[in-house]
Amino acid sequence: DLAGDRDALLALRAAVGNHLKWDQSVSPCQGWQGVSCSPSPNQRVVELRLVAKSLSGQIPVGTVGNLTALQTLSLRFNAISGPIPADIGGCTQLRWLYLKGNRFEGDIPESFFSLALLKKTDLSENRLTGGVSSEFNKLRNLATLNLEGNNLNGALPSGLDLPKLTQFNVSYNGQIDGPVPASLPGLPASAFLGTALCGGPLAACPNSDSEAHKSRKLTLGVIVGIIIAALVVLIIILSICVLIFSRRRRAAAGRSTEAAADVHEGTEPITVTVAMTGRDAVKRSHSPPGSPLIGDGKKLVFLGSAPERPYDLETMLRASAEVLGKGVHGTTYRATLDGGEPVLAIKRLRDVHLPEREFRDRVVALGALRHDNLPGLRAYFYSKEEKLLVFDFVGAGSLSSLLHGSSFDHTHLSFAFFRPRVHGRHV
Ligand SMILES: Nc1ncnc2c1ncn2[C@@H]1O[C@H](COP(=O)(O)OP(=O)(O)OP(=O)(O)O)[C@@H](O)[C@H]1O
Repeated sequence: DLAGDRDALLALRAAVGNHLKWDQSVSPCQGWQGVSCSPSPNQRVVELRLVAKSLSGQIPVGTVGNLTALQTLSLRFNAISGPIPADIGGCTQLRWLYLKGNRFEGDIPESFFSLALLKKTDLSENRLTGGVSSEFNKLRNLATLNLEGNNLNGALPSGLDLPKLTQFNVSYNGQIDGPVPASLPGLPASAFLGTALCGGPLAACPNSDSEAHKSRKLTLGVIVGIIIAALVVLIIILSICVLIFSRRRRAAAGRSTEAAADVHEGTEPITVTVAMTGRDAVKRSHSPPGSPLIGDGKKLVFLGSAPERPYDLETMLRASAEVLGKGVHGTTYRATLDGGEPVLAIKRLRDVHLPEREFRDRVVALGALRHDNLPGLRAYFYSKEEKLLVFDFVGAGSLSSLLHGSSFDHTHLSFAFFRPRVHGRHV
């Protein structure tokens, strides 16, 4: 009632405008500056206009908020600070609210959005903060909304929907950004000046979303490309490795087959020779000190029956030896055992890296070969470091001596005939 309005006004005056000359001996409706009332008999304060009256300080709750019949509140161009009173929603009849040009700060209070009859609101030129809430949509009668010159921030609600809105201004709120909502058509650019807004009457928004998306896509594309390229390179490398490996295996298998076939046909046993010939001295004097040849626990292995006059590794190492010739795969020595017999041709293989079982199989296969032109393979020695093949010595001289002028008798002929066919490749 009016008494309540009176108390509210006096409380407001006490807070922000003690200098106001309001005669308390009369009703507020009887000449209080800026106060207007509804007609009798149910008089109420319906208007409070204190424009540029040097009001300062904060408006407490229980003052303006208690003017429940107030339809117009205009406090423009004062120096009122602090928040808009949280109970402003109590002014349920409020239609015109003008607070421009003060120092109101903080967020627009929640109760403000219950002022369903509001038609014009001017909160400009204050220090209000916070976002422009979509709660404004509750103010269905709002035709004017001036928020310019505050510290509002964030994007405008895209679904801002105020059917009666004709005037809207959020300019000079530097932190308001994003697009001008499509729901606010036909507004001039001046409504949005001094903000970070775009689109609508302002410059078009950079298509940041799609650009970011594009660059994300590009990055993703580059990554996928790199992965595919790496896979292709890997596959190529693997294929090359497999190709090389299988070629080597095929070549090795081919050489074995070819050699076996050649031997059987009495021609050059290339692979067998390759695998089984070569390497340096047998004689102790030729062996470096600590040679694995000596005392490594390995034994000479005889192919077939043991010789009439048995010999072992020790005997062989004691034998007098001379180099017969050096081949690609090692060196062959003539070794005469103690007592002058037997005379052996010993090949010390070089760079033969076969497991013992395979080595033995090959030697056994080689030893099983029978041909007039093949010297008999009698024994072998295998250790990790040393591999020896022990042949019968064929005392026919060498092809070299034949070629370079030695006598040409039947013995030489047979040996000469043998050498080129077995080792012809090197000859
Ligand atoms: N059983 C043998 N009896 C007599 N002399 C031999 C015997 N075996 C090899 N020689 C002589 O030793 C020389 C060298 O033989 P070796 O087998 O090391 O030659 P190579 O076939 O050229 O060797 P490689 O196959 O390692 O290239 C031969 O040219 C030959 O004069």
